[in-house]
Amino acid sequence: MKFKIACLQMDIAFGNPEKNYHAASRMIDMASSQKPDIVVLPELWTTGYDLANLDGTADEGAQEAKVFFHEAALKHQTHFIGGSVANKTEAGIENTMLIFDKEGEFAGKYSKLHLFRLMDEHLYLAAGKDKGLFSLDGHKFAGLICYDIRFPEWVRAHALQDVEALFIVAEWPIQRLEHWRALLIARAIENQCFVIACNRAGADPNNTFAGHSMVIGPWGDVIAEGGEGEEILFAEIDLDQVKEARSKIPIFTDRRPELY
Ligand SMILES: O=C(O)CCC(=O)C(=O)O
Repeated sequence: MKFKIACLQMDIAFGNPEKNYHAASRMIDMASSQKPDIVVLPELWTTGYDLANLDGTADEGAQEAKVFFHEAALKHQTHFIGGSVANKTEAGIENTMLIFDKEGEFAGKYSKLHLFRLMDEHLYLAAGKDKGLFSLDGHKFAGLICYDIRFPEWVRAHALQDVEALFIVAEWPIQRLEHWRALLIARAIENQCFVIACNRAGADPNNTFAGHSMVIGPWGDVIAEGGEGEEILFAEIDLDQVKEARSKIPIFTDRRPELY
């Protein structure tokens, strides 16, 4: 099965959800002219990394974002991997990805599991406990958020559940662009699956972000890659390539988990 993907490599206004909702709506309208099957947004796209003010700007139960994606999915008949939003829960503020299918139905959520100390996430955010697995059109996928790609054992746990594509949303800083590219390509090769990674563009008071959203095939081939600025990255993926790669080099059969 083929899917046409649109990654919204947004610039994000710092601590300004209203402005970011307008910007996202405008980009979704633009992307829709190409009739994508799946639209992907970046990490914390409503607030950016304005962590110190999340008490005032976080979305209670992610309700506003849920309504937004429900309506956008119905309007454009497109699946949404809704980046992530600051989600006020009983456990604290989580960094939560929402997935909506093209009928406007809630299809899953994932709250970031590994908090990134270098950007003070552990001081302001609560770590999630979700698995992040979901299905769209009968295919199994997983959601990951930014720093998660440094944990190959977490990604492998998804691959062992027959996931065919990993959707990664991020606010990855420019100074580690080469880590971003290398880690994404490695995760695709070692798990023999597609990697669809949507990063933000632009800067906030503390960081400049890398852009370079990427769509990578199960052989590690870079199908599409963005530049540094705001843009919409389009790519088509063919999930049949996952079966081909896994049957040609059967690493899932050849693993020796009893020894490691
Ligand atoms: O791991 C990195 O270098 C960047 C991670 C990051 O920016 C994040 O998780 O928000």
